[in-house]
Formats: sequence, C-alpha cells, structure tokens
Amino acid sequence: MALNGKIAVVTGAAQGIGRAITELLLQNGAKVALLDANKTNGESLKEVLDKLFGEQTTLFLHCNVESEEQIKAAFQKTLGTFGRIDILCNNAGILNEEEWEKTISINLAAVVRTTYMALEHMNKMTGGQGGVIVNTASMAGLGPLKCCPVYTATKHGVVGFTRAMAAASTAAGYGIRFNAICPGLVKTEMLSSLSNKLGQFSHLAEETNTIIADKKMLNVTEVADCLLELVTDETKNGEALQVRCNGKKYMTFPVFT
Ligand SMILES: NC(=O)C1=CN([C@@H]2O[C@H](COP(=O)(O)OP(=O)(O)OC[C@H]3O[C@@H](n4cnc5c(N)ncnc54)[C@H](O)[C@@H]3O)[C@@H](O)[C@H]2O)C=CC1
Ligand SMILES: CCCCCC(=O)CC\C=C/C=C/C=C/[C@@H](O)[C@@H](O)CCCC(=O)O
Repeated sequence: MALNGKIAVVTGAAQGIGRAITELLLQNGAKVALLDANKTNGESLKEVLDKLFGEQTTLFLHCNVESEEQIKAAFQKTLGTFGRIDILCNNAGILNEEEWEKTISINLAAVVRTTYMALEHMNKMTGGQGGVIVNTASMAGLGPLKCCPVYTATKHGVVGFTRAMAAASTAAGYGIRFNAICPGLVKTEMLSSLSNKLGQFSHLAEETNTIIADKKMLNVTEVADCLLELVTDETKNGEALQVRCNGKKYMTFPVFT
C-alpha cells in the first residue's frame, strides 16, 4: 500500500510513539489527523509539523478517546478536511494500576470504540474504501508483567481484539486489515513516570526501575518503522509483531479449528 495521498488518523499523537508514527507517515506522503487529549503538546507539535510538511498535511484535534462524542467529532472534522480515512492507528494508552478502570477505558474500551466508529467510514460493505487499522499493544499483550496486571490485561485484550477483527474482516469482506504492534521497553514519558503509577504493586517499583535502567531500550523511531511495515505490507493481516532491541518477530498462536 503506497502512502502518498492516503489519510491517517493517529490517537495519542502528541508525543512519544504516536508522534514518531505521525512523522513517519508524513515523511511517506500521507496526511495525518493527530488526536490527543493533551492540547498544549498537540498544538505545539502541529506548529513544528506545519514548518516541516506544510499546514495542509495535518490537523490537530483535541480529543479524549474515552469520549464517543469527541471521537465522532474528530472523525467528522477529518472527513470534512481530507475527505476520507484510509489508516487508523489506535495508539493512545496509559499505565496506571491505581486508576485501573481508566486504564481499561483508554487502553481497551477506547480501541474498540474508535475502531467501530472508523469502520462506519472505512468498511467496504457499507460504502467505504477499506484500509488498515494498526493497534499499539505491547509485549505485555503477549506475556505477563507482574508490576502491572491491569495494563497487561488491556494489552492482551488489544491483541485478541485485533486478531478477531482481522478474521471478521476477512470473513465479511470489510476490505480492512487489522494488525497489532507489540514493543518491548521504549524510551518515552510513560516509563519515566512509572514509579507512582503502580498502585498496590508499588512495592515492585524499585525492582522494575532497576530492570528498566539496565535494559537497552527501543527508540520511538524503531517502533514507528516496524509499524509502517504493518501499514504498507498488504500481506499482513491479523498479525502481532513483537519489536525488541534485538529484532522483530511475527508471533504465532494456537489455531482453532
Ligand atoms: N513506552 C513503552 O515502553 C511502551 C509503550 N507502549 C504503548 O505505546 C502507546 C504510546 O505510549 P508512549 O508513547 O510510550 O506514551 P506517552 O505517554 O509518551 O504518550 C501517550 C500519548 O497518549 C495521549 N493520551 C493518553 N490518554 C489519552 C486519551 N484518553 N485520549 C487521547 N490521548 C491520550 C497522551 O496525551 C500522550 O500524548 C501506549 O498505548 C503504550 O501502552 C507499548 C509498549 C511499550
Ligand atoms: C516486557 C514488556 C515491555 C512492555 C513495556 C510496556 O508496555 C510498558 C510497561 C512498563 C514497564 C515494564 C517493565 C518490565 C520489565 C521487565 O520485566 C523486562 O523483562 C522487560 C524486558 C523487555 C525486553 O527484553 O525487550
């Protein structure tokens, strides 16, 4: 799938992995609607991107993905400005074991909500033109992280939802591919603010921070490069791509007959 002229929506686009995804999509010729709950960061990133790629190539839309109304408004604005949606990257996420219901709401419920709303515009069965949806899961979507059980549960949920949607899409002819990216540790604000986010597991903070300090971490650009493969390679559907410092790997799972 060539990206030139394609229209992408990226959630959690104002910083970290979402920002790197946005920049890479723009570098490859796509136009991007950046959705983020952080207005200050979103607006200042938009100013930077205007200078690099031109004002017409991006939209910043202040949007909390927990709000159905705000997502709906963001999609309407994107369609009104760019005319279509080809790519959705559900990337917004938090790690907060204290506020565990909010973690489920943002990391999993919002991925489902945003996906279903995007389907209304992208699904070939209902007049859309198809496309690709890539969800940012985590290695915590493939195995347990003892310091954050709820975060782990949400990311397992994202992997399962992605794979089931890919199967549903193939069966029904939506013309939409669904893939998940599962990075290991990535240098972003999420990890630097970990200690006070572990709630009842805060006794594991010191041990976790020591592991993090000792490990080589991924750069956001390495994650974005792998995500681009899931967007552009039309053979990839229903994949969970693990990305670590020592390389990437397409995961295999038990097959139900
Ligand atoms: N940093 C890491 O080690 C890893 C992160 N991930 C995942 O990558 C994704 C991005 O995380 P990072 O870039 O590391 O974090 P980050 O904290 O640097 O960026 C997250 C962005 O999402 C936005 N956001 C948070 N809640 C939102 C909401 N309700 N509505 C709209 N926007 C919202 C924030 O304002 C922020 O701009 C998350 O889903 C995270 O779980 C996955 C594996 C590893
Ligand atoms: C192994 C899961 C990494 C996923 C990162 C996230 O999604 C954010 C989670 C925050 C803290 C995680 C700390 C985990 C530390 C260790 O258990 C360690 O084994 C991680 C190793 C990562 C790697 O080898 O690539």
